[in-house]
Amino acid sequence: MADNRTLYDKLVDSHTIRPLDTGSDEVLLYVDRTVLNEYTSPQAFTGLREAGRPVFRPESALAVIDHVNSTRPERIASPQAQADDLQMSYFVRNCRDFGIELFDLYHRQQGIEHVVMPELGLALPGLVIAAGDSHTTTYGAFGALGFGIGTSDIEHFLATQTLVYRRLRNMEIAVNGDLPPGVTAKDLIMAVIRKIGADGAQGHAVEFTGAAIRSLSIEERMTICNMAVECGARGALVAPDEKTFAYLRDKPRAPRGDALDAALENWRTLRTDEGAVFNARVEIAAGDIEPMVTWGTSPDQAAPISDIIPDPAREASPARRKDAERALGYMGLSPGTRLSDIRIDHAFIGSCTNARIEDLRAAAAVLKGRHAAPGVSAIVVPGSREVRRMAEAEGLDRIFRQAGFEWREPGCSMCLAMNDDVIAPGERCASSTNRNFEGRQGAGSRTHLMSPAMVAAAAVCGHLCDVRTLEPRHAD
Ligand SMILES: CC(C)[C@H](C(=O)O)[C@@H](O)C(=O)O
Ligand code: SF4
Repeated sequence: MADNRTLYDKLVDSHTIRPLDTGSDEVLLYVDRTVLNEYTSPQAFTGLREAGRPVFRPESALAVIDHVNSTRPERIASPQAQADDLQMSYFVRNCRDFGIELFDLYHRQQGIEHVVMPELGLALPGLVIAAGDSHTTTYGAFGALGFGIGTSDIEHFLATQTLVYRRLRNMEIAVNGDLPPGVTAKDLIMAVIRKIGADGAQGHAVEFTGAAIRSLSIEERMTICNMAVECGARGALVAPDEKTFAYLRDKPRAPRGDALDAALENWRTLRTDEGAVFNARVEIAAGDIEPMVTWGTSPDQAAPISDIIPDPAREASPARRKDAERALGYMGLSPGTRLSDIRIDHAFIGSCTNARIEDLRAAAAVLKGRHAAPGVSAIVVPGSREVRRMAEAEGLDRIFRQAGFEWREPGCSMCLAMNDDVIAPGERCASSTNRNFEGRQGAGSRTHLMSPAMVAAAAVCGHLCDVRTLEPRHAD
């Protein structure tokens, strides 16, 4: 095999059972692992039932309830909540009948799938992980190829451990230099998406390289790979390094002892070879990035917080102009308004992009000794029970509560409003999530995406604001 391959090529090559004769660069791909949720799995299980097929390797799947469940502590305390819900109870039955391990509503490790997998050590360098959720790209932070699949592919995987897979083109996104103080991984990926557009990486697997990426923590890398799907990437990778290996060392289901030594030998080969050619390449200077917020209804309709809302009339492309006009109409905003003058009704800290312990620490650091502005309703939904416990052990829950935030149980929650955390029409939310489509947080809801620290700052100010301009607090 050629020795000038990209990391992506190595992952696909090592999992290719054989090329397929379909004339479109497809292969039969071996898939190591999946994670299932109650929302996208039902038809796959129904298909298996109808065909009388078992799951080929039940131990390669983990099932987690996350999308539809309430995050109100009292709902979780109710023993009937799960049994009374059709989606959750069908999921419980499927997992029992097909022998798949389930973290149900009451499980001590329950959480958002993309938070739970890494914290267990199930997202490992070199694996291919396909799952019925687009943010499966998160696992690229470990040098695993993660991507979302539709429900018939879930069924195919469960029955055969394989998928028909079309090879992507390779794109390198090199982020050089250092992020300025107060600028986060979320700002970095939002700046990338703004630069290349919501379809800028379509048809590509992206590899993030450069000094700024190497200096990110593993959780920060997850934020970047998670959100890369919002610029169309069907795979997002960071080559594993010593930080990756250190992160995995104490994870409950990661390899240990001799198995770890053998794994490490392989993991160290997982990098793009010198001389490998990318089909596309983008360069970004980390030093130029500011805290970012979205003003529209697509993740690329974003700008640095110090900016104003752009005038669609100055947009050269007619299609983009129309999109921007429509977005501003939906968002109830006018060109020329300073982003920092946009008032909010809600603040939401949560989601698989930004509800890990480092995210909660960053938000709590802003909120300590402060309070949400009058009229702002604010909630924190930790990414998992594990994150929730860690946060409580550090006293973060107290900081959030004292700041007027509700402290919830884990789930997707207001990220997509499939439970009872729904924003009313016309109301506006500062949100640490990844999607701002029309109606994403409830019919008529208006979403502004930003980092958890920026959500905290917006909650305090009552309007979008630059977290760096808040008075520093005395350490105590
Ligand atoms: C529900 C699921 C299909 C969806 C996804 O694939 O990403 C959801 O998680 C989302 O974030 O929109
Ligand atoms: S937290 Fe949001 S983005 Fe992540 S899986 Fe749930 S709904 Fe999708």
